[in-house]
Amino acid sequence: MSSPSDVQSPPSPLREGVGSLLSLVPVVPVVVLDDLDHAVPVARALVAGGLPVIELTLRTPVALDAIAAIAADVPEILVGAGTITSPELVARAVEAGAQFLVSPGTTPGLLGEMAGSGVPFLPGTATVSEAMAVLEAGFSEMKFFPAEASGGAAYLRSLASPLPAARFCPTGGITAASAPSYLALPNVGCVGGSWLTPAAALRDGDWDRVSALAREAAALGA
Ligand SMILES: O=C(O)C(=O)C[C@H](O)[C@H](O)COP(=O)(O)O
Repeated sequence: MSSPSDVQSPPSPLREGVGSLLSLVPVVPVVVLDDLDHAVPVARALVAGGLPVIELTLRTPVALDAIAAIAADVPEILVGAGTITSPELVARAVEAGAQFLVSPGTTPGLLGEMAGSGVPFLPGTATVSEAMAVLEAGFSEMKFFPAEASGGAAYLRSLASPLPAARFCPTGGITAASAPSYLALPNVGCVGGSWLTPAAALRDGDWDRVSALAREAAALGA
């Protein structure tokens, strides 16, 4: 790794038992990583900006190794795996060190595997029926994806009365500008988004930019 962890940090209090994934931070940074050497610096930049949570999408070849590197070298962050699209990926993500799991959609097999994983998880939903199926299985926290394309904050607001038990982390197309309209909803605990880690900032190693974007996002919860 390019960034040795010569400074020993205390483990994240978040790792001491995550009650609700939706109550940790206002914005969960969703990160698409192409270069393994960026894993630890980007995690540290997010922590420095006040967001000690990171979701690595399992969309790139280095994603599982990146989770392992962050879990080993940045104990003060809670590291999770996104893009869990098949039951097989659950065990692979947890073995790599993922401390939470996020899926874009939900199938019965995937939900069963995530529920048995021993780590918190957010099953993906985009419709009323999908949210009802997740509730029926006994889980009240879920991802709403793709948020903007599926009806945005207006759609989620419409679910609050008929499905008062469901709580969402909307993700997909959300920006710093649109995040507050979601966070104001009674059935939203946090939002997810990749806008905190722009591809150009990762490519250029511009960790100060990542920290600045994280700081701005962390303030949305104030
Ligand atoms: O790959 C995954 O795990 C997904 O399900 C999709 C991601 O959550 C979105 O790509 C993040 O949304 P953006 O902020 O619009 O980039």
